Amino acid sequence: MRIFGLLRGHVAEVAAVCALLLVQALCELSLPRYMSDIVNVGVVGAQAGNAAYLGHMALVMLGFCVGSLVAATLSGLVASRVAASVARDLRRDVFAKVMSFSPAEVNRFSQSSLITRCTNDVQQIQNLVVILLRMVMFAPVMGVVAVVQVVGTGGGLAWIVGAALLAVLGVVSVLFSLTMPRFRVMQSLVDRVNLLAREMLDGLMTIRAFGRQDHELARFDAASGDLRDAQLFVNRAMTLMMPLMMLVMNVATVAIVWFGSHGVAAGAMRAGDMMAFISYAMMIVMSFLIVSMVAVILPRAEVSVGRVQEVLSVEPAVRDPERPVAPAADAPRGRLVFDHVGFRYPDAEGDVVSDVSFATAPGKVTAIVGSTGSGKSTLVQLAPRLYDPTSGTVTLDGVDARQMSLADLRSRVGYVPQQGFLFSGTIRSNVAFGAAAAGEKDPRPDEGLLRAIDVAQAAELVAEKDDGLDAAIAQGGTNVSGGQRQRLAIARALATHPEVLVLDDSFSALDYATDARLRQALARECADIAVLVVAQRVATVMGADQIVVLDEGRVVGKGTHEELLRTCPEYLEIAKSQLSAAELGLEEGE
Ligand SMILES: Nc1ncnc2c1ncn2[C@@H]1O[C@H](COP(=O)(O)OP(=O)(O)OP(=O)(O)O)[C@@H](O)[C@H]1O
Repeated sequence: MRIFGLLRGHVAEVAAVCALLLVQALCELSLPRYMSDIVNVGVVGAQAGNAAYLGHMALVMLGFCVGSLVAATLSGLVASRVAASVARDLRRDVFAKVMSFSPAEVNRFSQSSLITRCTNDVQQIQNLVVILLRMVMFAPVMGVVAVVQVVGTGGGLAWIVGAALLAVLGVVSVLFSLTMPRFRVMQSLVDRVNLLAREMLDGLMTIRAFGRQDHELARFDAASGDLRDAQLFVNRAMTLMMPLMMLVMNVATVAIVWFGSHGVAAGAMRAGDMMAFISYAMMIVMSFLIVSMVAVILPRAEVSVGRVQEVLSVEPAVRDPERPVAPAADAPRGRLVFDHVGFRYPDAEGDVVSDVSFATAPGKVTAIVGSTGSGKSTLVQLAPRLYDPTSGTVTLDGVDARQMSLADLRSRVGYVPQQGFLFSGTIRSNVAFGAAAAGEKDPRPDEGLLRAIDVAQAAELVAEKDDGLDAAIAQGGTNVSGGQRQRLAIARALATHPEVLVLDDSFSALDYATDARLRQALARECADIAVLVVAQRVATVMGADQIVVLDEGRVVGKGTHEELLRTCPEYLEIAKSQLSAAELGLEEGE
């Protein structure tokens, strides 16, 4: 069972729990024997009414009770510690793994399922580790010793214990055959509730804007209701368990007293032995119950272990090479070359990008334009290796990107995604985010950050905040505008001093004037950086040194704005749809 594998790093603690449980079991198993002696000797035997004898026996029994209590408490503490450490390690491993996933791998599980696996499933495993350590080890010890005692004092009553065990087995089998199928679906129902909750929180504004609250609430209610039904069914079935078990035990006790009293009357058994027999019989039934319950619960936790291990066993498609290669010290910097690059999303039917070739150069701006869905974002995501090309190569400064260590590559390529994302914290923590990862040790760190913010045209935003760089940013950057978010995301990339700055439609929320100022500042301040910019607006790319026109993933034109207006009908069409003939410098009707 995979769950035992999780305990591999905790051998010493597990051994300590076993030793403590053994002490607890032996203490508890001694009590019925003393009880029997008290009845046989101190109540009806030679020492009847002897206070000294009874006091001595009571003290001994108290000693065993305290011993059992201490051992049980300590074993509980150690078991909980082990379970909590196992859970923490699993959460860390899952999280670290997910950090290495490409978007395709995240989508394979869905974000909400990854969250459930990292939290709820790990919690299930933690609970089970405690049960496993405390019950599973305790029950067999108690059961075996009790059986030995029962056989010793039996007097022909052992068959009652056998019958009680069969009854326990019957109850456990029926209850679990009813509930197991529900256990299995329960985790996927938790996934679904999380998925809907996440989707609704993300789309709250859209839901409100379209007045779809009732519809969404009904959808959530349905998923939540399915989970409630599954949980209720399981819990109802489980609440039957204890009363049924008590019934089995009480019937067994009555049967022992009934048949045992005949033995006592006939002188074949002493009253105290019968009492001890009842206690041992109950211990056997209890330990059998625990073992059979755990045997059935274990597969349930295995479902959670399986779900967690499914994440851990994914081999990310984009990973560090075994022997990373760094560009030569004298190699040209900022030369990102796409050489006959093709890309197909996993499980997609066709290529999104095919046979694309172009190169960037330091101090030059390369722009990618094309109609929506033509593959522009996909193409530039290949630069920082968010995906790897399925054909052709992407090289940076003469080295295949796949040969470079991811940290090195990503410190050289500053990538600003379409949706500039900000983390909860401050403007400073957000802008310094990438620089900190690159191990930047600027003696005057604020100056570097302020310069990046200035180039990104976000200086005004910092100036108008009372706290300046320390102004708070809410989770997801929801307390700044879309355009401010984009500018801070650009500043974050600039603060790492990249060789190549990839801007994926990062000007889309900026007004024309800010867009123009930002482009001028980039050209002025970043003379050694190669800029690769995806843009929808022709006005944004008109001044680029090279424009690559994409149509359905293929390059249909390459050149400057003027060249493309003459040679590339697709570019001309896009340009005409956005700018007047006069703005394009074309004759009317051209
Ligand atoms: N994760 C994905 N899995 C499968 N297909 C995808 C994925 N992401 C994008 N696509 C598909 O790839 C194609 C290109 O998408 P991409 O986002 O690169 O286009 P784009 O030119 O940047 O579009 P836009 O200008 O609208 O942002 C689209 O047809 C899209 O449906």
